[in-house]
Amino acid sequence: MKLLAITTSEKPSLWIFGYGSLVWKPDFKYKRSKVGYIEGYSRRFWHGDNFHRGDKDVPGRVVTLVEDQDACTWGVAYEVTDSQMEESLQYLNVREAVLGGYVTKMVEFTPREKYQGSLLALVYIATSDNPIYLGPATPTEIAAQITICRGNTGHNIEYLLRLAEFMRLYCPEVEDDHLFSIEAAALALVI
Ligand SMILES: N[C@@H](CCC(=O)N[C@@H](CS)C(=O)NCC(=O)O)C(=O)O
Repeated sequence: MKLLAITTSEKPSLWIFGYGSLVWKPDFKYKRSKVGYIEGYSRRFWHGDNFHRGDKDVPGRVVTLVEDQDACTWGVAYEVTDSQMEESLQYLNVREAVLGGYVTKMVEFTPREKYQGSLLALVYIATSDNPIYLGPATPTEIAAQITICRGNTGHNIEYLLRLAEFMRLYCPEVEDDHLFSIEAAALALVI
């Protein structure tokens, strides 16, 4: 069987999609980034965090993705090439998988500039079978938990406010009732 060798001038690269702390703090080197979305998932503050924004006694709440065929989640896709690929994957494996309980999946990412075409991206998702998965709660309950938690990386409320700030700045046209209702409830508790 003849194998068609497809050679391009493009170097091998990998796209990594962030939708939580990765949108405001990737902390790995990348070639370029694009704001856009993935379809079929909602972003929810349903995952526990006993390292970065909480501890073993009082876990914080961070975001994960839950399947929802009618939804889409906005974030940032980062392109890593050459040595950046190994470096970013090694770093994220510790930050996301080992310390965060996330697993990886490939999803289709659509840039805001749709003419650029969609692309496959790696995403870190925490599933409900994860031991520190917390699951659904009301915005008030989630906010109350977030306002009292802090971990090795900082206060849980910083995580919430920076994600809300990213969405306002970079995706002002996007409605995210879950995120902004939790933000409003948390601010009402601390101000
Ligand atoms: N996988 C999501 C969520 C990532 C996330 O928030 N992970 C936590 C690990 S539990 C983290 O990196 N936290 C760092 C921080 O809170 O600054 C993303 O793509 O942004």
